[in-house]
Amino acid sequence: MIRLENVIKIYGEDYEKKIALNNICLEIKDGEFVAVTGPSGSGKSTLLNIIGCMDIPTKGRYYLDDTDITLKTKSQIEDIRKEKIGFVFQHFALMDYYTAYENIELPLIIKNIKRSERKRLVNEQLKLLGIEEVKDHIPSKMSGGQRQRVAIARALVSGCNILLADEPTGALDQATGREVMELLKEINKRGTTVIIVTHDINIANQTERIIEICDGKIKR
Ligand SMILES: Nc1ncnc2c1ncn2[C@@H]1O[C@H](COP(=O)(O)OP(=O)(O)OP(=O)(O)O)[C@@H](O)[C@H]1O
Repeated sequence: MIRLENVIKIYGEDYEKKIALNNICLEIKDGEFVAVTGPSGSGKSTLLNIIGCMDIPTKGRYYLDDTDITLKTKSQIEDIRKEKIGFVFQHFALMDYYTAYENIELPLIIKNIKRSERKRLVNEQLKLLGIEEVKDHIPSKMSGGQRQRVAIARALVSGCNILLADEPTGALDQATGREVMELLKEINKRGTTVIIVTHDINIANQTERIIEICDGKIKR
């Protein structure tokens, strides 16, 4: 469960001060599929970064599964993030010279998982996401949809229960974007909480709940 209580995020100081989030109160239950929408600069990415433990509020509380993240040290927050949260980005953020298999394996190497277990987990993701045939390809030899699938597999391989995706269909054509949304729906049905940021109302409408932000405040 994700709970934000009166979260304020301010960037910069004095006359350069920018209030990116202005008193956000929000609850997202386990297993929800949510879209965060709003105009450019409204605070969507800032909100996603706080939910994803990439950043902390300037004021207010953020509870993740009843843990008050705002009371934790940087390294404790990093551990929580690695355990619970997976990220997917608009431009995939894959390693150019690594194969699909190696890209997906990377978070497991960082976590010191032994080779045989890594193999099992990576193969499981390759199968679940339907990308076994590109496992030995580098990203430049894959389609956009395949790259995004690899990125999703990499985000999920460590067993996170929250998937955060910043404009996951933004770099894809409409048909491939639809496929990726179907995939995210499937992942959500398997029990993962999925939160996406999108400008595209057609994409947002495919989720269960839309959170609209404007000027750092929740509109609905
Ligand atoms: N690191 C930063 N330093 C200073 N200001 C920032 C920083 N990051 C974001 N901002 C400002 O905070 C506000 C919210 O930014 P944010 O990136 O969260 O919006 P967004 O809704 O995700 O925008 P977009 O849709 O264009 O990505 C904007 O005014 C932005 O300029």
